[in-house]
Amino acid sequence: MNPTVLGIIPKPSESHSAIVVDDDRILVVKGNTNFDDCFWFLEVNTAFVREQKTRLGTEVVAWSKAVVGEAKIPIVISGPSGVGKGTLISKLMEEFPSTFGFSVSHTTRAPRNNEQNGVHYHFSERSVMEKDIKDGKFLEFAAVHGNLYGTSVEAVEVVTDGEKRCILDIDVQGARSVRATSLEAIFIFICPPSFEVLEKRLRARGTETEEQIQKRLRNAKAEIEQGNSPGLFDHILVNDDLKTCYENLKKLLGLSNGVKINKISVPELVPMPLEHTVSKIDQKILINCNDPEQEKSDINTFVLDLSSINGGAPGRTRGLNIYAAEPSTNGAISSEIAS
Ligand SMILES: Nc1ncnc2c1ncn2[C@@H]1O[C@H](COP(=O)(O)OP(=O)(O)OP(=O)(O)O)[C@@H](O)[C@H]1O
Ligand SMILES: Nc1nc2c(ncn2[C@@H]2O[C@H](COP(=O)(O)O)[C@@H](O)[C@H]2O)c(=O)[nH]1
Repeated sequence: MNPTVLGIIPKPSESHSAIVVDDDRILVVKGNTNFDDCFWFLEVNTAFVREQKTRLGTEVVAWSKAVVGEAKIPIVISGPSGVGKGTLISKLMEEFPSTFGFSVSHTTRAPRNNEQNGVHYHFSERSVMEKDIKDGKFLEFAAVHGNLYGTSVEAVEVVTDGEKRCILDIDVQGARSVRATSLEAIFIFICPPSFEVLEKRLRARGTETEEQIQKRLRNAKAEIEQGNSPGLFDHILVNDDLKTCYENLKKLLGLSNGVKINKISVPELVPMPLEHTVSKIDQKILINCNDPEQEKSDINTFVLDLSSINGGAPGRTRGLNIYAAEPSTNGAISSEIAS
């Protein structure tokens, strides 16, 4: 029986090599491909794969792209409709454009006048979204105010790939689901100063019909109750005066003194040659490049250090370390690699 294949499938390459890393995963190295897309894991027995086998009742394998470096911890912002989550997030993104990136959710609700597909949301057909959920492409999803909303794994990963800190604007059910995943995040609940103020803001925004406003206000009561219950959120902020709330948000994110998180650049590397061989010493994979072009340079062997990898399907495998191995005078690879 063919297994169900989950995760983002790598684009085909002209050549590839593969090596069994351990009982859980196989490393696939794509030839003639840039380093940022050439290392992939096919997971065959990780916790995620075992969980999905039980869920689907079939054999399962899952792809996970391997990337260099660690992810910055995402921020989950929740709160009732109209409390000002979007307003606060826009201010953060405007003041710190190179620090934060927004997780663009999928939704089945219709776009508002000022909303662009792919920017504010990925506006989706329900049947398409339901299929993607079934295929394990979503980190979380929930039925909110009569529509389906969800955060795809990819929405978070593309922000993190860009070395930015991902911000998720999701409802309380979504926050609870993310808490239950392996994704480490900071959870912030935005509370209105009163129910009356919330209603006023929602009406003043003018984006919903009266019926929709009533539905959102009914749901807000339960959300405020759950948001204030212990254990789910790390921080609760009251959004009364916008300026004060924004300053408090920056303070808890360690940004109040204008301190910005610096981008860490990933070293530029040459593409993986078409022809190469892979071998394994403990948690280190040696990649020997048989490319004549490559041989002209001093660097002919790369070491892929897997000792700090983390994450994995349905998202990226992070914490990969790549460096060049210097050959000794007799052509052997330094014994340091084996240590
Ligand atoms: N502190 C504040 N004082 C007064 N008005 C505010 C404040 N914060 C936000 N607003 C206004 O309230 C309205 C709702 O804000 P916003 O759209 O950011 O809410 P939201 O929590 O993102 O809502 P939703 O969950 O429905 O997307 C907007 O018109 C916004 O300008
Ligand atoms: N669980 C999730 N909730 C989400 C997501 N994206 C947005 N939301 C929440 O939906 C409501 C309504 O949003 P609106 O844009 O229609 O006003 C709001 O509370 C958002 O936080 C998601 O991906 N997952």
